Amino acid sequence: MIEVFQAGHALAAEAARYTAMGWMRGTSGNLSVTLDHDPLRLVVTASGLDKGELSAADVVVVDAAGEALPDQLQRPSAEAGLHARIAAVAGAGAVVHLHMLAPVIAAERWPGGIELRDLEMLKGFGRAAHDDLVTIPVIPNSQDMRVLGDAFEAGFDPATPALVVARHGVYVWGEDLMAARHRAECLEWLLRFKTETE
Ligand SMILES: CSCCC(=O)C(=O)COP(=O)(O)O
Ligand SMILES: [Zn+2]
Repeated sequence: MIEVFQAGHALAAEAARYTAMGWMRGTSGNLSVTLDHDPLRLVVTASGLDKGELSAADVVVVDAAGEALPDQLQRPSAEAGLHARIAAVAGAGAVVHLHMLAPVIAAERWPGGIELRDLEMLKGFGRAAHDDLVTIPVIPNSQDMRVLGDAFEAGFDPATPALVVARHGVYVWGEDLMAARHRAECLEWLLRFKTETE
């Protein structure tokens, strides 16, 4: 399907970019784009691969539970279920999961949520004003995507397009891959600033 191939091409290019930033080290991280919202269908990166070396074929189409549709050639990301939950709840067009260090360090210090305010970069994170109080939710890590999904949904705020999974990494989303990347880049700056100044 051409749409899936195009999504795969875009996901591979984004993953190479994030790898160059040091945010997809080893085989860490995964990315998805939403093909359809009803029924929910995502194109997600395949599991266990070096995300800096993906080709357009290294993607899998999954359903709302993160399960591969029939006849897919690879295994979907182990975290596809959380991507699908975020896409369903937030209406996201793209979700990126990155193993950035700053969010994980911040979650260690502020496990109840990471507060940000009075920072110009908040505008790049999708907020209308720099002086909003923004709380980035933190949830405990789990290997069960339903547990992570339930914890995400319980604390979901439509105005905050990010979630930190403690001792793991961060999820950021947007209407497309570029919007998600811009938000992820700004959030990394904000959390690095916070951990280095407080
Ligand atoms: C060292 S990566 C451990 C698994 C993980 O957290 C991750 O982001 C990559 O998982 P995937 O199944 O998408 O390769
Ligand atoms: Zn991960």
